Amino acid sequence: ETGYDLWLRYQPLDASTVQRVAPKLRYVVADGSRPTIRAALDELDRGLAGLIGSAPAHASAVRGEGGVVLATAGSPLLAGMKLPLAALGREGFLLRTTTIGGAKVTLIAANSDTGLLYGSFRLLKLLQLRAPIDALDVQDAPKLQLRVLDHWDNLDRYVERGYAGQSLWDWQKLPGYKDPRYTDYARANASIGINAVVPNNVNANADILTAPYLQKVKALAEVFRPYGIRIYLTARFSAPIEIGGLKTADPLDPAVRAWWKAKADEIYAVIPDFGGFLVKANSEGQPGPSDYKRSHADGANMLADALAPHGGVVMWRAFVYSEHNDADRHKQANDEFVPLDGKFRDNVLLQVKNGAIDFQPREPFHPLFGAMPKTPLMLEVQITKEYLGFATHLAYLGTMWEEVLESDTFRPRAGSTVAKVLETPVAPKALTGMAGVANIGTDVNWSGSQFDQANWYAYGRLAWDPDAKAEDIARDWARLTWSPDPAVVTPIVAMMLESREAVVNYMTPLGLGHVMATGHHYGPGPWVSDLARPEWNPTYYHRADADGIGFDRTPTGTNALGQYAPQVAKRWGDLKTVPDSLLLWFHHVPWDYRLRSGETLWNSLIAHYDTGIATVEGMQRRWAGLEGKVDARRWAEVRDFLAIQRQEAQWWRDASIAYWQSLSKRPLPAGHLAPPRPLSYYEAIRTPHAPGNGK
Ligand SMILES: CO[C@H]1[C@H](O)[C@@H](O)[C@H](O)O[C@@H]1C(=O)O
Repeated sequence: ETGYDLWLRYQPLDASTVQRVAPKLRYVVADGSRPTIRAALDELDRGLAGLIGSAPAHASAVRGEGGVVLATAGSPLLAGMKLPLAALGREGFLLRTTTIGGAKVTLIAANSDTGLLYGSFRLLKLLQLRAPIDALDVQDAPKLQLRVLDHWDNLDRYVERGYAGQSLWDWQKLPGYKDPRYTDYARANASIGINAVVPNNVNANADILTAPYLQKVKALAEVFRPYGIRIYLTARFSAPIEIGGLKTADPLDPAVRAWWKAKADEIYAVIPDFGGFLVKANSEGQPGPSDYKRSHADGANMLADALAPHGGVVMWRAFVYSEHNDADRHKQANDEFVPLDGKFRDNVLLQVKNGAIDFQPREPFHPLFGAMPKTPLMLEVQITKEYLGFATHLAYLGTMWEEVLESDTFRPRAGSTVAKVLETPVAPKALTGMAGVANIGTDVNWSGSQFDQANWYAYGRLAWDPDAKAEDIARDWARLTWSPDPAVVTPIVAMMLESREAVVNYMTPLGLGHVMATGHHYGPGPWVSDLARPEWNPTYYHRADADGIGFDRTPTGTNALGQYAPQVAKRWGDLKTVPDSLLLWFHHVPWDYRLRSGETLWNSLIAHYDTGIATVEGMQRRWAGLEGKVDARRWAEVRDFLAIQRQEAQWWRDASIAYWQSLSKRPLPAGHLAPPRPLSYYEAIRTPHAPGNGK
């Protein structure tokens, strides 16, 4: 077992389960001449062969008991049946035990072939979970329209912030060779409802938009299409100059506008169902409309106008910050975008990270959510763990994303959680969506570690249903991926649920953020770095000195809090009500400040680091108890990674404490055993074994 099959392992069911389900899965009625239905049939064949030991027969009509029937609205197979298909939308499905032509069958019905594919994956999942299938009545539909996986893959196959090998996309062999792995990738995505893929980096290379590359992209689109997945590309804003020979990329220049229109026409001639563009502009050195003193709306709308005749969309990222702005970096996105609310074309979505800084182990939700009622906002989360220990540290992100999705923006009213903001279209036909930055590469296990597969899985599940529960998702994943045995599932789910808080505790307790070493962001580095830009220095974020620690974002400081709804600003702005977990994010307090528990900040800080390590040790113990209960190869890999994590949690604690202590001059609380090595040691070693994945 290498983990290649992800959660689609289709391991043989036990004999009594096979006896129970096999008679209901003898044959499939479906029109296999349609590519997406063909994909569904292939999956049912593969899945049932694995689960019950034999692939079903293929039939064109119901012929007695034991059929699985795939039918879209209007099919004669559904004649006379009253089905609530209208409520399912384009991609939803219904999975129901019913009678057709006098025979009891399992019906999968939908308004589109993609819905049938999703329903087929659901049936296979229920079988994998050993759920009863004799009285099925499932109805499901995604709550968001665009469920996107963003790859930060460069064309030379280097993956920015990727910890799972090289990019999957072998541009050199495309379009001639379509690696079968692309199909497995599409299957995995479809099984969790992902319907959009951006294969290339937001730090973009304009070459992807040239004719030879479009042929390669077309080849990928052909693999993805049957799986209900559309391809999008990042658009480098300066492409008209770089590959178009123009002198400017000014979005209001007629020649530039004509160039993008022609480019869009060219793309659609090659890829008729092309999805559109994703753009990072005027951020971290990327070109953009501000280069020409134009607004983000001017830039986004120009591209939107080029795509609109073809039905394409623009996903314009709100992750902007520049060295020319002295404001708190926390405030920059709202400062730039809120005034533009209502100024974007209908086919533009604004893609907003979960927090205002950058994918930290814990951040408060981004203040843009709820602040732009006329603009479709997508949530962007980072599946790859740039700031949470790359692929070696076990951190299940489902709980982190759930925390953000459940946050109440109070806009327009109490109960308007981030999930609700995402799910509620800003106008009747407005777009909705979510994006995740992929953690996938050429590693045999796809994600660099067994447990990071869970983050890909959880992302898909939450993009389908932002109100889903992280614990339910973890349980499903553990059962599908490891074993249905509760003696395995219970400890694995427990590990997953405690894992993210462990990382917060040993890296960024009490609302600290961005104290990772600069560049690669792997290990600790709260001290001054050599990077020129202030906001690339961890000291910018923690503001620790002899007197205290934390970033004052209240009205006495930068008042970033003023960008939230008054209810949120009040709660987080008041030391009496701000949760400890966000204390130092919003407040600068003295080292001897008393938390509500009565403990001093200093002592509590130390305790959080210790708790983080203790949790990792607990995870090691739980894992040790699973030896022999899961396959040996994957078990050993996880054991070794946990050992690395344990060691590095201590490294984080000791380096952090050494640095804070050099400022606070406070003694370690009684009972804290190992005193850290001196700060100079940690500064000198930096990050000894982090891959070179900096800027
Ligand atoms: C793609 O660039 C990334 C950059 O590597 C990363 O450190 C930061 O998280 O965010 C940037 C972004 O989201 O654009």
